[in-house]
Amino acid sequence: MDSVTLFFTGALLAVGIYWFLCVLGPAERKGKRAIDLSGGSISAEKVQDNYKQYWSFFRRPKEIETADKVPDFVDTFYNLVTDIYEWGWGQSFHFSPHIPGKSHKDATRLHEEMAVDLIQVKPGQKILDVGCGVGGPMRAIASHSRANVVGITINEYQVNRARLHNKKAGLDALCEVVCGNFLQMPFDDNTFDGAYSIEATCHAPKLEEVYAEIYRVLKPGSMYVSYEWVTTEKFKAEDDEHVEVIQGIERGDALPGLRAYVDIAETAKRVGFEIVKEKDLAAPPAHPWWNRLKMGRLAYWRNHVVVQILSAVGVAPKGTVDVHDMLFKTADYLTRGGETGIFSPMHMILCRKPVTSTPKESS
Ligand SMILES: C=C(CC[C@@H](C)[C@H]1CC[C@H]2C3=CC[C@H]4[C@H](C)[C@@H](O)CC[C@]4(C)[C@H]3CC[C@]12C)C(C)C
Ligand SMILES: C[S@@+](CC[C@H](N)C(=O)[O-])C[C@H]1O[C@@H](n2cnc3c(N)ncnc32)[C@H](O)[C@@H]1O
Repeated sequence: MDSVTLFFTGALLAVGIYWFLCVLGPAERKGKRAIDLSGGSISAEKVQDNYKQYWSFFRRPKEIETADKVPDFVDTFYNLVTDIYEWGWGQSFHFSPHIPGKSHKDATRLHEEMAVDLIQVKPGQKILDVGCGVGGPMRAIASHSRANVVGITINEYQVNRARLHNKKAGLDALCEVVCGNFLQMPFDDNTFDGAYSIEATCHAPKLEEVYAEIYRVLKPGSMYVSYEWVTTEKFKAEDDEHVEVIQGIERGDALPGLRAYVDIAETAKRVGFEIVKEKDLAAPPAHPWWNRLKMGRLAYWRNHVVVQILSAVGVAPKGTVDVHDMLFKTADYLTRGGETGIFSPMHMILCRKPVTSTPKESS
């Protein structure tokens, strides 16, 4: 090859790599930059070990069922995935039904605003975001309702990210973030005028425990809405493919065990709530929530190459490739869960704490 051909081949290759890594952009343009991917509060050299530790929980399923170990296991998971989620998805860590003609961003915001509209809060009232992530929903809800939102998350890294985003958005006067366990919240009884949880209580080892805590901190007469992850009536425990998909979702999303949709209202009633409304927001005529995951496949494959390069040159911590690979596979299980209709991430339940009554005895 003469030097001119060599020069042009090299230049073409360089432009190709630049286009692939930089111009094509992340799956979600507003996310974090790839070069900033970290292991959350875990130091770079410990990311790989923590990933192995995370997987080892699934080799000992009994431990996942041990309630007191679950918050630590969930905390490790969010140290590993938070940056990748922000980079490739955005600041709201949940799904929403596809809305024809609307962007993912708008569909996400509308799904969040629906939650606060359902609990009917007034400007200036104080509401609780149970499992707030880095605060995407909290900011949308505070802007829409002008209520004061207090978010709680088990993951300290997320607390710092959420506070940073709140400040940047000029919403830090309305949004507060607390690091803590939603199974034992650091709030007095009867504190909040409303509460919501978006795809977060699925991490609780026993749903009853988190619902009882939410019930305790709500003022009598106020409302709570939750978007729950559930198996639907289409799930058949004797179908091997169904079981494979559900276990794939549990492993890739730090879940101690997915619940059946029928258990949600039963649990809410058991802790003392009145059920105002219950609806699977994923059911037709809603458009598929998993469209976004499916459409992103090419970008995720590209992300995988980016992560491999960054990890090889020491910019991203070792172990990031494993975590990304796990998420890549999880996206496929989630899509299959949606397509078969055996899984919903948005089984909505709207409850009220009665004006006069005491919590029911837990069984
Ligand atoms: C409610 C929960 C999280 C739900 C979703 C926000 C996340 C579930 C699976 C995640 C992702 C899968 C594939 C990733 C992709 C390979 C990567 O390149 C970019 C990020 C992903 C798209 C990532 C983004 C967040 C999810 C969609 C659970 C945990 C209860
Ligand atoms: C999938 S994220 C959803 C975050 C947020 N609701 C959103 O939609 O962007 C689940 C959240 O629940 C939080 N979480 C899980 N278990 C928790 C626990 N025991 N106590 C407090 N937060 C918890 C996680 O830290 C994370 O912030």
